[in-house]
Amino acid sequence: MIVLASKSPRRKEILKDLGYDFIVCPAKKDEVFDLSLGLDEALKKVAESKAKEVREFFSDSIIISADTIVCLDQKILGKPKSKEDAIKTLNALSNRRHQVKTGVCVIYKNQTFLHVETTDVYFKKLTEQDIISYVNSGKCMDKAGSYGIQECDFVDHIEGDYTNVVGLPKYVVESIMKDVAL
Ligand SMILES: Cc1cn([C@H]2C[C@H](O)[C@@H](COP(=O)(O)OP(=O)(O)OP(=O)(O)O)O2)c(=O)[nH]c1=O
Repeated sequence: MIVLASKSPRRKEILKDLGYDFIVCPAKKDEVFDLSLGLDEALKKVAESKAKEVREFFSDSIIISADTIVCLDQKILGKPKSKEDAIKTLNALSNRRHQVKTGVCVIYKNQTFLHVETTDVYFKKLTEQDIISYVNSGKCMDKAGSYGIQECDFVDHIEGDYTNVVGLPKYVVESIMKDVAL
């Protein structure tokens, strides 16, 4: 059996698109970033801790987990704490390039696979009106960087994988799953 250790509806959709049969069991513990490890290693650890938490309940299953962050000038922009925070973040991203990083973890018995995928995202120049009306829609609140590429018109173009920005890099998951020894 495959278990997706995530509450993200986007991750569920992406995994469904890949054609897998799976159940969903989100991890509940708070995410702790140990930045002394460096960004990518810290992100892997967060993804791994979600998978490990869920493995406690499904020891014979393949567990898939992920964590997504937005990085601007080496600073992590996570989910907004408030509407004001979201407005600040979107102003900072406007007319600039940033990175979206997703750490992916797949655990099966004694095998652990970890990968960080990075996509460069270039934002258009946003007006105050664009930002306020998006933030007022409430859609920004459960998303890293306070935006969802799938639902806003803020992105000029990207370099890299689109599904990575949405929260689960399709081709990375597919390639890891081929390496899992059943
Ligand atoms: C940048 C970006 C992020 N996101 C989402 C993906 C993730 O769901 C979320 C980042 O938060 P995460 O902490 O990675 O994931 P989550 O809390 O939603 O779910 P779980 O920890 O249970 O797996 O931001 C988008 O949907 N679109 C985007 O363009």
